[in-house]
Amino acid sequence: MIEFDNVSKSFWTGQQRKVILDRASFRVEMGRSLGILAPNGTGKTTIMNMMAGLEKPDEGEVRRGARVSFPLGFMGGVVMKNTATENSRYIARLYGLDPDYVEAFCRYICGLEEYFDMPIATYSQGMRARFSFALLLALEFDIYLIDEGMPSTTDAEFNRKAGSILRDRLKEATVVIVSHQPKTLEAFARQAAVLRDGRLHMFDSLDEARRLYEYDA
Ligand SMILES: Nc1ncnc2c1ncn2[C@@H]1O[C@H](COP(=O)(O)OP(=O)(O)OP(=O)(O)O)[C@@H](O)[C@H]1O
Repeated sequence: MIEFDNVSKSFWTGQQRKVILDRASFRVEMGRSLGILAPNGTGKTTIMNMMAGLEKPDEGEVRRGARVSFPLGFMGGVVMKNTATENSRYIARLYGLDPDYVEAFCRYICGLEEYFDMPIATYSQGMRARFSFALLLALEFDIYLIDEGMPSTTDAEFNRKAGSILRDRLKEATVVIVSHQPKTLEAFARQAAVLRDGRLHMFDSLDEARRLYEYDA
């Protein structure tokens, strides 16, 4: 599970205080995938980063009782001057996994051909998204954090391969997915929430959350 206990987070922009969460408490239970609806710019990425432990709350506590992934698309753990081969093998070791397996898995999923042995810095945005997604799938997590659905790659072959592995994985894992569009959450959410005025309003179904979200809009 992931538990937010009285969590507050805000940013000072130089002119105003931008409140993301104001003493928010909620839990993500194992087996109950959560979809969070929030308009753009209201704090979806910040909440994901706090779930992953990449950002700290100003006050309160975030507790994790499971293996929580980094947010899908996060590139912070990747060294840009190194190749995908080097990065995948290094990250495999950090997670205590077989480097040969993680490298072979990523190589197959990414379809980057000779670029797999070139520095990540030479990749396009789409190629980076493919590599980051492949890494996420190569590692084993109990809870997967997904920002705005599947990464936007135009590579149909990649989407087919990665999508089918992700769907299989998600049958067993729990997902937290954030989006400004209710439709993106449909395939995953067993419960849903709306981020509004620094609070996360939890609902048992996406339909209920959608009603509040669309009423607000
Ligand atoms: N380090 C920071 N310093 C100041 N303001 C920040 C910082 N990080 C985020 N913000 C602001 O906090 C708000 C929420 O940011 P966040 O990226 O979490 O939103 P989001 O809902 O994921 O946005 P989007 O949907 O556009 O990606 C934005 O107004 C953003 O400018």
